[in-house]
Amino acid sequence: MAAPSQTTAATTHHRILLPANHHRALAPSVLRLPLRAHARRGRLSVSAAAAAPAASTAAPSEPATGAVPGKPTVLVAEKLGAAGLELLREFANVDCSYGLSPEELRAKIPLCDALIVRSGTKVGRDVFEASGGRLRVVGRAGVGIDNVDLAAATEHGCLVVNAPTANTVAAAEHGIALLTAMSRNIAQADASLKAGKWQRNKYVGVSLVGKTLAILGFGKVGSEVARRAKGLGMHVIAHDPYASADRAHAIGVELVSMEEALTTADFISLHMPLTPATNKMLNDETFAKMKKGVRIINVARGGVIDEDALVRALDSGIVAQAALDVFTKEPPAPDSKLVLHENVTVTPHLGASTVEAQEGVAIEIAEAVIGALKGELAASAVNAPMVPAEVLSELAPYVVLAEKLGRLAVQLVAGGGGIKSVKVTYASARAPDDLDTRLLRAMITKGLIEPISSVFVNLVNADFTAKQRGVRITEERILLDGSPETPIDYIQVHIAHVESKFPSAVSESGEITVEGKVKDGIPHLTKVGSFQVDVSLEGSLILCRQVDQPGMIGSVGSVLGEENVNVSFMSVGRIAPRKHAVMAIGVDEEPKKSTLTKIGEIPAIEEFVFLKL
Ligand SMILES: NC(=O)C1=CN([C@@H]2O[C@H](COP(=O)(O)OP(=O)(O)OC[C@H]3O[C@@H](n4cnc5c(N)ncnc54)[C@H](O)[C@@H]3O)[C@@H](O)[C@H]2O)C=CC1
Ligand SMILES: O=C(O)C(=O)COP(=O)(O)O
Repeated sequence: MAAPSQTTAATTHHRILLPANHHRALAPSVLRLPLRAHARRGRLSVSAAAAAPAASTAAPSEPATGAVPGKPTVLVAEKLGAAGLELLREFANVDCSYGLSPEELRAKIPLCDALIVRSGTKVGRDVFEASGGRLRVVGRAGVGIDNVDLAAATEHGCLVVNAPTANTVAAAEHGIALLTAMSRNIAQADASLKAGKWQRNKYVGVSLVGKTLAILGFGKVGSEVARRAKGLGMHVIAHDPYASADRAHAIGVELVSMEEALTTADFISLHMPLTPATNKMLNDETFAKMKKGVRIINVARGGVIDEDALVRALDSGIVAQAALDVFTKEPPAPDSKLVLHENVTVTPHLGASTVEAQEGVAIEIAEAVIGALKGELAASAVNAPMVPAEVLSELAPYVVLAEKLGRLAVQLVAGGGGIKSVKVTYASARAPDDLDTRLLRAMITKGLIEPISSVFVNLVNADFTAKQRGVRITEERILLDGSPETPIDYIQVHIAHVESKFPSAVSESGEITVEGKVKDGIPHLTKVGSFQVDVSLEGSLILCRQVDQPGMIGSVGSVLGEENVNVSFMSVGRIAPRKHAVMAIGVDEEPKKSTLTKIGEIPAIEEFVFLKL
């Protein structure tokens, strides 16, 4: 007779809501998922009101006085539009502290659930480490996330969201403003006239019509610049290894190689993100390939240009002029040769700075951060799987099933910690590329790891956490005949090379195996080891293996009844009549240890286990 087994795993509840009715076209439809179980072990739960203010001299600063306990705290570290702040204040305690030093930011961050920044705040690994696990969301009120350490965010289970669309037009308009201002020497002529000079011959410009503009990075901003440049009569080409040629053709732009872009352009406008691959993409070598007298516009990121090489190219005349909104170091040094160069027009990173864009960005980021704090998966998540809303709502019950199967499987392992190899089988009539299983894998990982560790697992860090703990999760598809309308017929979780505290859960292949299905929207356990069962996965579960004989259900039921434990369902699966059977009993309350001992003492019961779902 096996001793009663009981786990003390914390149960995490999650609510699944179907896509919300957002009033804004750009707002993502969402499925609510537990980005983080609330108030988990070791987390600070200090409300902003109780928080000691950091030694901040920053101004302006609105410490969250009058903060409502229990509400999340959002630190807004750079200026954000009023409409966004208003939305945030309806939901959270908002601390607007602009211009914090890195030390001040690290001091404040352990008291914050979310942080909102623009491009001026570096959110490095030190910030995530200082947060002590409380920081759940970083919102980048803009596009470029090169100032946020995404790997560190992911490792800390912190979601990063951005506002990818609201400043596109502003950035494109600024690119065009720089292009036209540069070609007609507007800034230089303005300064000259204000200095009392009248230099009509010095400031003869160049025309745009008929000139070739090469756009490097044909994404949202790049394509809007292209549209506008076409309106100015320019011949527009673009280089972007990932852009669709059809989309380019639709606006009359030809996609070309980098080589062709560099060698044929009269103007080059940069619109790619700063990544290790694009860092210093324009350098001595690439400048050498350009047409003499080329003009460069950069509203992307300073780092995509080797700035020393640009100064050399300007001095040698390869580059006639440059118009720059962004710099490797912001603000640049006051004696920067590049900024002071007479053929260079500069603005202090103003691409996104229009009234309209800042209001739009503030609303976009406030909605994304609030959604993320509520546990919704936002479409602007930068470091988590982005799954379309229709797929999310269809998979909702399977998401619950996946976590519960993971949770059950791990509680069946004797010892609990030595899991190395997990195989997940999805049986479906859908073609493999028609079924996105990333969410399900993440939820199975959550179910597997949370009961045996102190880490929380969410969609952001699931794969990372599994890898870090040495758990290899492989996925397998079984293609069924039948209607592809149902996304999945059943999911099985197999754990190999472990012993089970309930040996009947080990299938013929030697792995702990649990299988589940969704029936009428409710997740059910349908198989344990080689035994078929059918119980809905709610409350908690007692699994017993017994000699199949009459009266067993009654015996167990009466022990539970005497102890006032409500049985919600029972199911018996047997191999053959009068041999062995596995009984699955769903209970609403957790039975006392003594009750479980009494069940174990029923003579025909050979092994049993209590599992929390
Ligand atoms: N100056 C400012 O205030 C603003 C600057 N930006 C910057 O503009 C850039 C583009 O923004 P969006 O168009 O919204 O982003 P996006 O993601 O829509 O477009 C970026 C494009 O660059 C392409 N790309 C990536 N690697 C490339 C490479 N090696 N060569 C050529 N193309 C490459 C991508 O395929 C993508 O199509 C970002 O760096 C962003 O930070 C955006 C808004 C305001
Ligand atoms: O959105 C972007 O990528 C930008 O560069 C805008 O930056 P900002 O929010 O103005 O600091």
